[in-house]
Amino acid sequence: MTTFFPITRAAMADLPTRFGHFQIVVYLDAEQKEQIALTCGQLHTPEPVLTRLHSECLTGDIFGSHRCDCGEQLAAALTAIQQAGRGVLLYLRQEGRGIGLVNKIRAYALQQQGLDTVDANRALGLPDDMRDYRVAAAILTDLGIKSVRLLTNNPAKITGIEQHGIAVTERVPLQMPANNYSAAYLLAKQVRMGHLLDSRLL
Ligand SMILES: Nc1nc2c(ncn2[C@@H]2O[C@H](COP(=O)(O)OP(=O)(O)OP(=O)(O)O)[C@@H](O)[C@H]2O)c(=O)[nH]1
Ligand SMILES: [Zn+2]
Repeated sequence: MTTFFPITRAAMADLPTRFGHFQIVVYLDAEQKEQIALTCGQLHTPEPVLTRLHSECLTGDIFGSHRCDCGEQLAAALTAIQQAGRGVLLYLRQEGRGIGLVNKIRAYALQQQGLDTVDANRALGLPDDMRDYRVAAAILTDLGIKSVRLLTNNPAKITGIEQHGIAVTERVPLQMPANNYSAAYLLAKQVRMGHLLDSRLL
């Protein structure tokens, strides 16, 4: 059963991009946050849909930060969806694993002093990860999607979306090679948060 979570489909248009042609659908959630779906191809047919749940990361997605893999994952996911000719990317407003930009940058400052990504959140009195995937499940349901092939390395995303009624038929890995700035962060995600990362790329 899909959990009921109120969303409103607010606007929709074609969106040609450097990755290819998408449709953009903007939803408003219960807090009036703008949640975004980029869709490609026919989604109502029964085959599982190639899907990316992308958590907002201003620093990685917009500024090309090397501290994390988000910007590269965003580009790789949009490319994979275009190559498949059918899929969806949800751009979820969950900056900083849900703690917001101010707290994420405070956590970065603590990481500069040697804490890892988990301990930095805890030092700020915050949970390791504040995200839930109710809004994602509600949007997928609105788009007619019941089952997905999920582009992720994060097992919590799989259980998170399944809890709210969306079947995950396959995990499609989305791992970017580490760089000098992101290596410790990615290792902490593997060791402390259980992310399914191939150690050869760390
Ligand atoms: N609190 C906190 N959030 C971070 C940090 N680095 C990146 N983020 C946020 O983490 C989110 C990305 O989550 P990740 O855990 O890196 O990856 P994921 O999206 O859960 O998993 P994948 O699907 O495998 O990419 C984005 O919202 C980023 O803004 C950090 O050091 N601290
Ligand atoms: Zn990031």
